[in-house]
Amino acid sequence: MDDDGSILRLFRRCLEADGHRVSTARSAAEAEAALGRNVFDVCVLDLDIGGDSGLELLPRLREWAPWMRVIMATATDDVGTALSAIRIGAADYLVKPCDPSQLSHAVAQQVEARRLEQRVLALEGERGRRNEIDLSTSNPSLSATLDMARRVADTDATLLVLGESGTGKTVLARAVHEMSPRRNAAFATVSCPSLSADLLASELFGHVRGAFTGATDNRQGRVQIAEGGTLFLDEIGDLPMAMQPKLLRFLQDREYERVGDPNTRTANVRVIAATNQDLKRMVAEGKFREDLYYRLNVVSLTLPALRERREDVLTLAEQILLQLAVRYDRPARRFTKEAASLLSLHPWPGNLRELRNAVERAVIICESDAITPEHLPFGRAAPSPGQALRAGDPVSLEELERAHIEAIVAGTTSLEAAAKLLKIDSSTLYRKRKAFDGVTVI
Ligand SMILES: Nc1ncnc2c1ncn2[C@@H]1O[C@H](COP(=O)(O)OP(=O)(O)OP(=O)(O)O)[C@@H](O)[C@H]1O
Repeated sequence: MDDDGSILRLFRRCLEADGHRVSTARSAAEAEAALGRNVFDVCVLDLDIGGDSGLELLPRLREWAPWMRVIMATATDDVGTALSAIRIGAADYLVKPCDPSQLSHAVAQQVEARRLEQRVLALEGERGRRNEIDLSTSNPSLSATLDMARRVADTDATLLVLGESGTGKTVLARAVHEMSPRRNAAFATVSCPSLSADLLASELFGHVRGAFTGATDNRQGRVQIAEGGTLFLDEIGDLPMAMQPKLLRFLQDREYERVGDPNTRTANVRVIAATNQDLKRMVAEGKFREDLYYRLNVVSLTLPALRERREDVLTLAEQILLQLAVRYDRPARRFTKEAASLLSLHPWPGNLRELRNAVERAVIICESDAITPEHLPFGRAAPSPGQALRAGDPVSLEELERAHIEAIVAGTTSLEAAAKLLKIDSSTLYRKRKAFDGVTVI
């Protein structure tokens, strides 16, 4: 942003030569219009833009695009002004005239800082993600699914991951992202059941200040956080009907508007959706748009229930045991024959989540190197599954809550039904369950 056309041309040439996409503005009004049209990572802002003062404009820029890093350009080496700019939110300053290498360097630094910020956001969301999760399997059908996942990972094809709750849909979606050329950008999750249609639109696409009560600032949506990366739409079967046309348009054209902002934006994201519901049936029942279903279902990856891949149960249990024993610094290193046989026979209605929880509990309570049936929730000395944990048992409130929630989820057909029964909203239920997995959903 500068009112001097020759400076704008010079800066543009220099930055484009470095591979950046550049827009220029000669006034505050032009800047505001440009910010409405595009998402910018960095702004080089002149101290004096015609009638507008760069210093006065800076707080407004911070409001319009809080994520944007602003480099103040000053004509004099005036430390006081530079300090004022930094105090009100500039990330750096340049003294003009500057040579192209100084400009290149300053912008590259801010682009890198922005990339790191995005990465931190992504990693926060992935905290608890088990890097060490091994996707190998001896099950032929899962093996074929994983082969397909590897083949499509480096394309931008929309993926639909299907499978019962706890079969590892989120883990597979992240693995596809990690195998894709988008791995250095964010993997952003949107949990579809967690919000009303209105709030979901803001969560996905962002909003501008004043768009609705409580919208006190401009907020970037998950689509923007995922720019260059992957957008994961979890529990897509719970996407409110009112949101379905908006998502359809986004999938078709990668175009969207922030809530309260008439400007259309485009995004470069790969979309992966997941559900444990029968979308085809939902289409037949009129609960899910058919056109959206076909848009999402470009490639579908179906994960089998754990009971359908019994050949993997022991290997998985042993891997989880070793990881968690190290993490908790506990002595358990193996399962006795009896415990192994119990693990192999258990029906695992909660799939990998239940397996992980069972092994985690065993690792924590086992005092020796071998886990025996007594350490397993469905072992001899433990209460039978029908009784499970009861109020008054000598366990923590958290353990009781977790057991109760998982039992209710196992006995209901959808998360929504479980949430209704538990008298909490679906978003709380969704976040609690992900927190049990050690995953913080951003
Ligand atoms: N291959 C694996 N090895 C070990 N643990 C796994 C594996 N895959 C998934 N898990 C664990 O199982 C739990 C459930 O995984 P995930 O959240 O991916 O399932 P999901 O199908 O997305 O569940 P939901 O439908 O309830 O959201 C997590 O704790 C995850 O770490």
